Amino acid sequence: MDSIKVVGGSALNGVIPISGAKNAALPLMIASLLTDETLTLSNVPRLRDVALLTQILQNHGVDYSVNGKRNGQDDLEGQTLHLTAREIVDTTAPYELVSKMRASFWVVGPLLARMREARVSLPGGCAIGTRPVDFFIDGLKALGADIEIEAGYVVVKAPKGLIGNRVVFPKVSVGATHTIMMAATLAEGETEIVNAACEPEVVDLANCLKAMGAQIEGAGTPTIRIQGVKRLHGAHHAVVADRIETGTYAMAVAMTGGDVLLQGARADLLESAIEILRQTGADITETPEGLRVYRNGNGIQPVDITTAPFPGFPTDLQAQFMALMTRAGGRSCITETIFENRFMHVQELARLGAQIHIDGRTAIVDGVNTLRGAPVMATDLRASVSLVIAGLAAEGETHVSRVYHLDRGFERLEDKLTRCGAQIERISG
Ligand SMILES: CC(=O)N[C@H]1[C@@H](OP(=O)(O)OP(=O)(O)OC[C@H]2O[C@@H](n3ccc(=O)[nH]c3=O)[C@H](O)[C@@H]2O)O[C@H](CO)[C@@H](O)[C@@H]1O
Ligand SMILES: C=C(OP(=O)(O)O)C(=O)O
Repeated sequence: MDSIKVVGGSALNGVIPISGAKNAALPLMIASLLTDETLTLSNVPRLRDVALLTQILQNHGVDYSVNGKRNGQDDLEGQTLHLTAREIVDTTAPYELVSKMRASFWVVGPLLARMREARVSLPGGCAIGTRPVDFFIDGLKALGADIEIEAGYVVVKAPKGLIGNRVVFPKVSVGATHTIMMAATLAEGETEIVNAACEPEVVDLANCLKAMGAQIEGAGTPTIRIQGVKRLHGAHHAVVADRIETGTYAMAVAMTGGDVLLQGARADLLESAIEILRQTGADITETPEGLRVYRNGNGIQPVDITTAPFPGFPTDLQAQFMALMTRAGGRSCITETIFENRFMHVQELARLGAQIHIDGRTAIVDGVNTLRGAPVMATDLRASVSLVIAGLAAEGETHVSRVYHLDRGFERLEDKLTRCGAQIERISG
């Protein structure tokens, strides 16, 4: 298992290219199941989750090719995938594959809509909470599907096809919104999704589906209306910039000090986190090339945050923000409202000398002057990068083990940070 060694103390200066968003690329790839024509996706990040989803799609019969790297192309430029589901050869998504990545469960929507049946294993993914799938089941039932749970599989059938309906989610769910929106594109009549997720990745998926011939209104608002069509066709779509990667590097600069251009980053996808970072003392400006993040010798101000669905502060940046607050000049309170078990980084940050205690859904962080390097273990995707951020500001060496979590969602993290002066290296083994 690979680990990452970080020697703290260097400020970050330079340019970091921002990749396409993992959380947009995954549902976009799944959308290829909705048509027998080719869906071409550019700006796709090279990540373990993308590779795994490719395997899952191939198992359903999706032909897949990827454009090679061209002369003069930067190693960090995204790849272009061509996905063609001319014929769906298997409507089962097996446990061995789906258990490794939660988003792969979302194939249930397109498979059901196109093939009128699917058998999909209950999902896995980051162990950050119980993560049930009741909203998916109730939503697909509302569209007329029969659903049974058999031996760990969700078995869905709609022999006469799906029929549009009103789907009201009790709570905002990104994955359930993606899934019902995809399923409804091929249903008969109109579907209205109420209390839909407004995340930029939902808007990106809707834009791609529209380019494929779907009729969708309201993506990015809590009410989405989809008028079903008989068939969808091929399209070309570029994956939106990764707002979580953007926020992560912005927090790294806020932590170490320095001056970095996050190339291709979009401020409009991340306003709440940018506002909070400014309150901590970081200087963030929009430029035509992306976002410039700057912090000189000023200290880090403590700021309280509460995670919330978009446009609130993203739960996927909570761990990274906590790392930043460990060095703040005072106390901050970090409240997690989306997932009940998303504080696993706390005990690892404590190994570096952080002072944090948990009170229910709130972590109370008392900033310290010095963090000291230590061996730490990555417990999930965003927790792992929070340890890297802390390591960048710690005295001495930090070894982060189990970085396979990190590889799920951060494209060439060591390269990007090394280019800006960080002392960080991957140790294979
Ligand atoms: C691949 C991807 O895009 N993952 C993101 C997606 O995950 P994901 O789509 O899995 O997260 P959801 O938005 O569905 O989860 C939000 C909340 O709803 C609950 N819930 C969800 C579905 C359901 O059927 N029943 C239920 O109770 C969840 O347990 C959680 O408490 O959105 C999360 C919230 O922004 C992010 O942290 C993840 O990075
Ligand atoms: C929690 C995440 O991913 P997943 O939903 O795939 O577990 C994430 O991207 O932070």
